[in-house]
Amino acid sequence: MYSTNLMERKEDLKSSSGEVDNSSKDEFQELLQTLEQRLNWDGQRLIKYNGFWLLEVLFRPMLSAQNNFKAKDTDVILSTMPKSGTTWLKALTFSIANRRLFTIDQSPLLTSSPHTLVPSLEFNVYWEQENPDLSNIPSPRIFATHMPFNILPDSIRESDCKIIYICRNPLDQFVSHRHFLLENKIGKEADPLDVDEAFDMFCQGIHPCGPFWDHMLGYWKAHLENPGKVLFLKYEDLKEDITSQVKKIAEFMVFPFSPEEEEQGLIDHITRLCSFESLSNLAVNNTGNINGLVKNSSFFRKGQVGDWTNYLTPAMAERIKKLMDSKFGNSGLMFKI
Ligand SMILES: Nc1ncnc2c1ncn2[C@@H]1O[C@H](COP(=O)(O)OS(=O)(=O)O)[C@@H](OP(=O)(O)O)[C@H]1O
Repeated sequence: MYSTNLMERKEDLKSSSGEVDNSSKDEFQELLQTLEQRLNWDGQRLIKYNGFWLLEVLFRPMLSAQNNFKAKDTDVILSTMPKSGTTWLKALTFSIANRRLFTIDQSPLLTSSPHTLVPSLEFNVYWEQENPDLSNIPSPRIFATHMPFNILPDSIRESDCKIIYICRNPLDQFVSHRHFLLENKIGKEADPLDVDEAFDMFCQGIHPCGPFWDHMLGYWKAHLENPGKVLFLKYEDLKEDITSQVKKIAEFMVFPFSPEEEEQGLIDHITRLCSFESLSNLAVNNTGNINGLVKNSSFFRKGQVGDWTNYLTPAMAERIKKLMDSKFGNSGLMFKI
């Protein structure tokens, strides 16, 4: 039922020009030629589309999702910028949604990566024709995406499906992302940019799914306009009080914990199972890789708030603070530094 082959499209994930349909491939190549492109810090190509820098490897799948994904009213879409708490949110929402199907000691999370259990929206839709199981995923279907709000498939915005967004202090997100890219050596360049140059690009908004401020503000404004549709979470808040955040997520998913479940300690069991310490110690998460590209262990580095202080200077933090002041303005969105 929770097919592991949803994420196993290995060869084609290495290129955004997989063999699917030649006419759409030509259109895609034509579009690509009209768009601004840059190399990311590590040498991966970024494409600028609708104001956002998208990784080339994700760009065609994102367009395919935009065109083909048909959201159901019962779907839950997890949306994030990379390195903002995606893996954690996948584990939590999967556990919340399926808590009546499995006991904690039978949880599929013990033997499957959260990234297998909650697949990427863009890659699934891209491969829908090869993946007839997509419609068989039990309700609520949970998908994850890194897409900015303004390029989500229309059916996500127009249906009654729910969106859960999580973001993170940009300094920690930058540090986490940089480690991930270096660890997996995904880019084509032998020598990735040094931290100062990479940070400078980050502050110009040139990074995967950047600018970070526009990615966050898109979901923040959507949340303010329709809080029943878009839940807006911060990684730091989950770290501070995971129990209340898990309750909030369950209520938002219209699957609140009953008093009996609370009495049985189910929330605690779920938060413990999904904690960094628990997940990172499981064999499925500390060995092997996804698609031959990304080490499973690289999704679990430190899981701490404020790790940026070990890598970035106070002057760098000040630059981000000024950037947030000017970009977030009086929107109500802010991160403590
Ligand atoms: N369960 C749990 N609890 C708390 N923190 C966790 C958890 N799982 C992963 N992490 C930390 O999240 C960072 C990875 O971010 P993402 O999961 O968004 O990465 S990805 O976008 O899916 O590639 C990365 O952060 P850093 O440690 O700061 O690099 C992970 O360690």
